[in-house]
Amino acid sequence: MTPILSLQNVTKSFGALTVADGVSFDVPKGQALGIIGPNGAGKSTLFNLITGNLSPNAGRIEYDGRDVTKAPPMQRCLSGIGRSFQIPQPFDRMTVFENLLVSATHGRGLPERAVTDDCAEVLERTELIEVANRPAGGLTLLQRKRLEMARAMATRPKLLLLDEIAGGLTEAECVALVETIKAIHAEGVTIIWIEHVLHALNSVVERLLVLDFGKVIGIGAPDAIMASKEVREIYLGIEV
Ligand SMILES: Nc1ncnc2c1ncn2[C@@H]1O[C@H](COP(=O)(O)OP(=O)(O)OP(=O)(O)O)[C@@H](O)[C@H]1O
Repeated sequence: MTPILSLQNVTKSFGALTVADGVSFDVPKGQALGIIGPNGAGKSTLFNLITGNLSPNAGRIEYDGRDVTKAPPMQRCLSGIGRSFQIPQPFDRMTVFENLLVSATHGRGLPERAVTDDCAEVLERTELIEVANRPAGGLTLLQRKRLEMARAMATRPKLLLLDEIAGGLTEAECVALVETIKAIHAEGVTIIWIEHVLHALNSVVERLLVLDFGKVIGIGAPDAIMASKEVREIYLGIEV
């Protein structure tokens, strides 16, 4: 089966600093892949390359069987690549619902009336329906994280990229958020999730990819990856 995403020898440098160094991997449709690695390893850069916010210096990116290496971010979003950002930046003065409408209309290229029902449904699925009419600026951290995910879901992604969505949450909040991510995954959405909260990540993903200095140093089943000496050394000081 054609993978939904395929990176082939993708390389990206900022001056002398190479942050993606010949990165190659495939993601089968419907799979959840976790990406781990130390701060500065190039994880968010990888997302920017997949979404088209950055262009690689070399290599090829295929999405849904097509070469998208040079496709602009908007085109990739319209074709089903959705993402959340590490630091949620909703429109604070708009309501939660209005925030979703902005994502849905821009991310799908549709008028408001065509996305209203869908947005309400996304709010249900992300457990934000009760705060739908509140300004986003007044949300708790968990709700802001949920809104970040909901904004990505409002674009109706086939491939959802989550960037450190669990960071800063209490254990109970983290468990609640993981349940929502599991439900999205169970519906068949392919997920790539960058996360430092490993127990949350490993409770969802089928495969883990380890990035270090822009290089893929391991990819495989979470148990096997976490048992690797090299990975444990890289993660020294981080709870495994
Ligand atoms: N636009 C840019 N210009 C120059 N350097 C950049 C740029 N974006 C990222 N970098 C550098 O590239 C490296 C990788 O950054 P990136 O944000 O991808 O790492 P990360 O693995 O996501 O880290 P973290 O876990 O802290 O979020 C860092 O050294 C960063 O300073």
